[in-house]
Amino acid sequence: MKGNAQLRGIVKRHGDTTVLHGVDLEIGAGEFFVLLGPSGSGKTTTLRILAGLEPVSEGQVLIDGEDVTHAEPGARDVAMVFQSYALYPHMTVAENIGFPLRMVGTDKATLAQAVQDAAARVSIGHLLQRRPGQLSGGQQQRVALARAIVRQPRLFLLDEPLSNLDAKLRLETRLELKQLQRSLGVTTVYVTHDQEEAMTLADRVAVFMDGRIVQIATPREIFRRPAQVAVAGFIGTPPMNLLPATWSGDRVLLEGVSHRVAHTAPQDREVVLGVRPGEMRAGTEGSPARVEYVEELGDHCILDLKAGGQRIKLKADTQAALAEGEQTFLSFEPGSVHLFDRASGQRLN
Ligand SMILES: Nc1ncnc2c1ncn2[C@@H]1O[C@H](COP(=O)(O)OP(=O)(O)OP(=O)(O)O)[C@@H](O)[C@H]1O
Repeated sequence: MKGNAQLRGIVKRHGDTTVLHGVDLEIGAGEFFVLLGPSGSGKTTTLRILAGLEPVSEGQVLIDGEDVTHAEPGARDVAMVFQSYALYPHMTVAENIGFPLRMVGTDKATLAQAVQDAAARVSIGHLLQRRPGQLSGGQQQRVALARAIVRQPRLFLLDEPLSNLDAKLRLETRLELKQLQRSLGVTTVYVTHDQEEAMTLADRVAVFMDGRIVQIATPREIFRRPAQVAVAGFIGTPPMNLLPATWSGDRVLLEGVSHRVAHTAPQDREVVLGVRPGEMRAGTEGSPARVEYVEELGDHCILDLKAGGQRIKLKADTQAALAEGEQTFLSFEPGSVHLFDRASGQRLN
């Protein structure tokens, strides 16, 4: 199966600023691979390097074992879809989709058939004679997808392709995109800063922070065992509570109150204690806290609490909800905690 991609020691500099500090990645054939991270962390630069739109300062790019580091975009057999769909306004939808095939001199009958097939796959077969200006944003986005898949590239590269769609359409298109990728079996590299999009689409995710990859894992693993405090703070809605604490023996001291944890510290240690809002319990034991705000979200609610100097979020059933201003005590299961080194941010348990 074709479509394996490798980045080896990629460094990218713009003058004095280094924006990628040695990125290593191997993406398997047929995989849906997501580059996730905050704005400016280097995701787009990495994608453009794969596409051949951006030269590297150091390192190697390989596609199916072949060194393409210095190959032109056209010679890499990859297709890219941008956030702005970049359609040609004077061409019909059919001409837009067929453009990559026309460029390589595909005969008319083959081209017409390929355009039909690609359009049908993204449900725009009825729009072929329109021009981009006569389409909705969602339809334009589908034309861009059809244009990318029409020549069955080795790699399908997408840069925030759903970000211009409204929330409802984004959810629908997300699911269709996953189905499309499965049915085509094409290796897909997808850039987003939206963790929910990453979690639902990806086979594996690479989390970028400040021009480095800090974790590569399945969405489940990234959620369950974030490798770094920065990853923990980026994943989950709302993200994990991250609280300075002291870890000593099988206990953590949080705001003067001791809680049991499932792991024993080799020595006393200053840590960041991570507990997901869904794992926090309000009851009669634990750290005293006061409910500051209640956010109603229909089937559940988020309580915003203050425990000493700490702000803590707790996800609760609507029925069990406490009222604003009420006092309570916070606890958590010993096995539900994440422990990170205070200085380095590295996971300890
Ligand atoms: N031509 C350039 N000259 C200088 N710095 C640049 C240039 N292009 C990008 N950068 C910087 O490189 C860093 C990484 O940018 P990149 O677009 O890859 O990030 P990103 O994670 O994709 O962010 P976003 O989600 O905002 O697109 C940013 O700090 C950006 O300002």
